[in-house]
Amino acid sequence: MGKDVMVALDFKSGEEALSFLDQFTGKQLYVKVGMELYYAEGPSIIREIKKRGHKLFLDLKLHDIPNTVEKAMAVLSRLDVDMVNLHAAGTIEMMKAALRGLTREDGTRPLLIAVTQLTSTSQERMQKELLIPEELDQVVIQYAKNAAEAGLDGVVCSPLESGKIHEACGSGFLTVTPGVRFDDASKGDQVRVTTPAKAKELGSDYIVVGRPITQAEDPVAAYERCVSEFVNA
Ligand SMILES: O=c1ccn([C@@H]2O[C@H](COP(=O)(O)O)[C@@H](O)[C@H]2O)c(=O)[nH]1
Repeated sequence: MGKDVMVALDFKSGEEALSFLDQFTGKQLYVKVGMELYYAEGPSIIREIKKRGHKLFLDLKLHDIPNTVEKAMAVLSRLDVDMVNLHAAGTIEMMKAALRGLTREDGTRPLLIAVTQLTSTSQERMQKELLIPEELDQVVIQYAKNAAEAGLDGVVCSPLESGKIHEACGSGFLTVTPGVRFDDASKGDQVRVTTPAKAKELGSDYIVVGRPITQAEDPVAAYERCVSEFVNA
C-alpha cells in the first residue's frame, strides 16, 4: 500500500467542506470525515464526497460494549467508505465484534483501524489522569498488538510511534498518523507531533493533516507541501 496524505475535513457543514474541496480541481484526495461534519450532515456528505471521486476515512472512533459496536459497524458497512475506526481501549473482544459487524455478506469490508492513544495525550496526563502507569510508547504498542490480534488492519498513532509499531506488528500493519505539523507551525492541542518529512522517515503509512491545510492561506499549496515532503521525497 502506497503512502498518502489524508486531509481532515473538520468543518461544521457540508457546504463548507465541499467548497473547500472545490479548490482542488482535478485532484482525487484521501479525505477524513470526523464527528463534527458527520454529525452535522450524516450519510449524505459521504455520498457527496464519494461522488466526486475522493477516498474517504470515516473517523467516528467507536467505543462501546461489543454488541453495540458490532451493530453500529454493520450500519457503517452500508456506506461506501474506505476506512473506519474505533478505540483500541474497548478491548480485543470489542474489536473482533466490530470486524464481524463491518464485514458484508459478500466478504468485503472497509479497512478497520484502532486508535491507540490520542495524539493530544501526553505521557504525563495519561499516567496522572487516566491512571495508566506504563510508558506511553509501551501502551501504544500493546494496543497495536491487541488490534493486530483482533484481525484489524492497523492503528491510529503518532508518527513518532510508527517505527516501533511496524517492528511489533509487521510492516503491512497500517499506521495512520495525525499529529503532523510543519516546522514553523503551532501545535494547537496536539502533543505528540512531527513534520511530514519526519513522519516519512519514521515509516508512517498515512499522515492525517487538518488545520495546517484547512486553515492555511493557500490550502492547495499546503497540501502539495505535505505531498512533496511525505509522498514524493
Ligand atoms: O489520535 C488522534 C486521532 C484522530 N485525530 C484527528 O486527526 C485530525 C488532526 O487534525 P489537525 O488539525 O491536523 O490537528 C483531527 O480531525 C482529529 O480529530 C487526531 O488528531 N489524533
